[in-house]
Amino acid sequence: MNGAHLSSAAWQAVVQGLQQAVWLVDGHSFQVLFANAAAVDLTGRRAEQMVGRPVQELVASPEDEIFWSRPLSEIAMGICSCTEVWNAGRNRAVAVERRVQTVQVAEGNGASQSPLLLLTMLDRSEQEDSRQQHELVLAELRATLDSAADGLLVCDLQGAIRAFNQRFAQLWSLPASLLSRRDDGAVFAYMRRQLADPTGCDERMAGFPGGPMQEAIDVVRLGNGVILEQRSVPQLTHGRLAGRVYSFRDISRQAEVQASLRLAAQVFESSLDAIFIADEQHVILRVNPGCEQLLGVTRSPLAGSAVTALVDAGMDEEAFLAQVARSWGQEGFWEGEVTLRHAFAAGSSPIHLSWVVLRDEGGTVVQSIGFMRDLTQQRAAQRRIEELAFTDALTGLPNRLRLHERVQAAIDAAQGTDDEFAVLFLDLDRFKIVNDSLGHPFGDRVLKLVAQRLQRCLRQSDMLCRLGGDEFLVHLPDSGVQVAEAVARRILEEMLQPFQLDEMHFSIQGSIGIALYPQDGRCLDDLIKHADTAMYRTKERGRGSYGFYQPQMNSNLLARMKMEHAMRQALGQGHMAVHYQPQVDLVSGRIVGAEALLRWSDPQLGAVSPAAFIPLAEESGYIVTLGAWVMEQAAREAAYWQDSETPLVISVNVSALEFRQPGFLQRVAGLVEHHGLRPRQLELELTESVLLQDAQDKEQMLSALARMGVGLSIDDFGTGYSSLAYLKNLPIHRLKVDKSFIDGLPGEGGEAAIVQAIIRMGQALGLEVVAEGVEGSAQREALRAMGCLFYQGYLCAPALPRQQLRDLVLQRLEH
Ligand SMILES: Nc1nc2c(ncn2[C@@H]2O[C@@H]3COP(=O)(O)O[C@H]4[C@@H](O)[C@H](n5cnc6c(=O)[nH]c(N)nc65)O[C@@H]4COP(=O)(O)O[C@H]3[C@H]2O)c(=O)[nH]1
Repeated sequence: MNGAHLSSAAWQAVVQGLQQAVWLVDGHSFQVLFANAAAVDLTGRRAEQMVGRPVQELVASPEDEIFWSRPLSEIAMGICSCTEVWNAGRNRAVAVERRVQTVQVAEGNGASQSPLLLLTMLDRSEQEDSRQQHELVLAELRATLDSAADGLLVCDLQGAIRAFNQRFAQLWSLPASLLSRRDDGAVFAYMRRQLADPTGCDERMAGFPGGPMQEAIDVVRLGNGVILEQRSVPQLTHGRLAGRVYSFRDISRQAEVQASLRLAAQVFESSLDAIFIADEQHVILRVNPGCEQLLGVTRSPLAGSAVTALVDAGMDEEAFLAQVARSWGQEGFWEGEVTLRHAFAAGSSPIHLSWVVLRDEGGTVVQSIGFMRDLTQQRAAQRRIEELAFTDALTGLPNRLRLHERVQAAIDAAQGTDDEFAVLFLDLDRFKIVNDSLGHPFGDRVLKLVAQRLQRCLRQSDMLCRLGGDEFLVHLPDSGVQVAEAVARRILEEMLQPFQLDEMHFSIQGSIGIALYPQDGRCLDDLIKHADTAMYRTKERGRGSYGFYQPQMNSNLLARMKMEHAMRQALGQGHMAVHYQPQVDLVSGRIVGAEALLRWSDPQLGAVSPAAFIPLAEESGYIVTLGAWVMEQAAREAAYWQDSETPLVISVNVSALEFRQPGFLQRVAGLVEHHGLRPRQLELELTESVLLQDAQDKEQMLSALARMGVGLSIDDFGTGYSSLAYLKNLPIHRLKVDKSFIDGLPGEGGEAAIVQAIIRMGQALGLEVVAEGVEGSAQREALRAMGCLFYQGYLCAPALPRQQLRDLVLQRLEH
């Protein structure tokens, strides 16, 4: 059926039945000519309220106002546009889709009066509402994502980024430039650069171990120190895999906490301190292995016992806990010394307990931790340190400090009584030579032996102490002159017994000075000083004896000091000279050599004997200077004699200390060269103590001297410890028999036998023998009869100034 044939009523019915709102509007006046039922519904106005009214009354927004003010040609373009229409019934604007078209309506005369506009509106409010709803949901979702604590990254199945939230950008520090443009490659490259260890990161990001439907967890460390936990889960849309969601959580703090918890656990388990953890009732919950070790039990019986069942603070339990609570309140911990209860310790071991309280946020005690340290060893070490402070490290004897304590106590106790006591000062004779020639380690061993021996001479109540070096001090409580004297004698007798160290037998003597309390001093320092003075005095009189302090002794000590001072000045002031004592050939009676002997003539002291000042020079080390000077003079004298008719050999004494000087060999060689000497014209006289020096060094020195060609002789032979076998291996030319043996000649005594033995031994070893200190012709004849070839002594001449020696030699030649 053709629509053109429908009646107007039928058309009206059709238009009225349309769901779309329809208005017919006059194209000139814009008055509404017709509104259908749907238009009535849409606007909430009756048709009569609209018909005859300007269509602009339907307008709900300024844009619509503008729309209807445009030219008709623009309005009626038939464009579909979205706008709103006001619904008076519902009192709200309703979203609509609007279209305006011109329609040509053929009137009865067939000509149109004015253009008609067909305005149609389709209610879109439902769609609009749902769109707005949708947008709202999306915005909420976005906000939710952005406010999530985790960083989220959504990728599709190909790995392309679909979305990420702000937290993600923040965690990875994505720069603004990457947020504003879509460049997945740049984002992933940037993320890669943030990693502390980028190796394998691509696989970790892309790979889904166990398949794409699996969840994966990984820990990612960034270069800035942040640690992220990365989880990735499959993203399903309508049940189908659409991509993957990565979430990143900052676990730096958590990792830190975990690390410190692990550390704490490790400390707890491995700490050497014994640690317990107790609850708020002081009942033990846990103990560490250190605690088990300290208490000697395993954990099980300890857990559940009270702390006070473990330790004893030396006070009533309640009082102790009250004190602990007070301390916790003020400082958060209690510390002090406790002992372990008997159940846990054999003795009462001292323990240092440091007990720390743990409170909750409200300040209530929840637990406590106790740290216990065994003080037994520390106490022992303390005792040991105190002991060492009072002990001589070498000999283990009490030292001066301990002696001081003891003597002070004796002095305090003696106040107002007649109590007396004695102090003995013992100094070993010539110990310096032992040290110089055999070395300090040997000397130390000798001192230990001496200490043991001295100790044997004393009572339990006496105290022997070492002051240092070779000086010992004895305190004899309740002793006067007799006891002191008896002890001194006993010591000296005991010291006469030979000592043995390694293979060596030797004797060491000592000199003892005695001071008595109270007459010789009322404090230890005075007593020591005076005993020391007495000892020096004794030494001067002859070694190996003892003597009591006498007040005038102090002046003697002063005299010694004066002498040492004068000796050091004498060389520079020209008060020293070298004299020469002739050595005579027993067969021909000719002078064949001379011994250089030092002479000191002091303007104040007069002629000082070498026997007095040489030991002083040896003790002070000044002998090195003196000896060098004498050797220089002797070398010059030897040079003089070597070109004369009677080329005398000049011998010179060398002390142990001189011999040990570095450069000694070079000095001798230098002198020989400087004076153009035939080396054999110079002879070095060494005492047996020089030969006792450190074996290897000494033998090398002697060989070097022998190779150089200078003569070597042993002085004072017989007084020392040299053995025959020992001499055989040394490059020695001469032995000088000590005067003490020659004094016994002629005669039948032991001395004569010794001299004879020495002469025979010398002959057997191919050594020349020189007898020293020959004063009489009977001695000379006895020596001649024994086969001795040379002598030296007052019988020929004492040591003479060089000119006198020259005169004497000349004189002898002439006869
Ligand atoms: N009663 C008596 N004595 C005699 C007789 N013949 C020689 N004498 C003395 O005996 C000592 C021999 O010297 P010594 O054994 O090397 O003993 C020397 C020597 O060990 C040391 N001495 C002297 N000058 C030096 C020196 O320049 N350097 C070194 N290192 N020591 C020296 O001093 C010690 C003593 O020297 P002096 O007093 O000069 O004493 C000398 C000498 O004057 C005699 O017939 N009867």
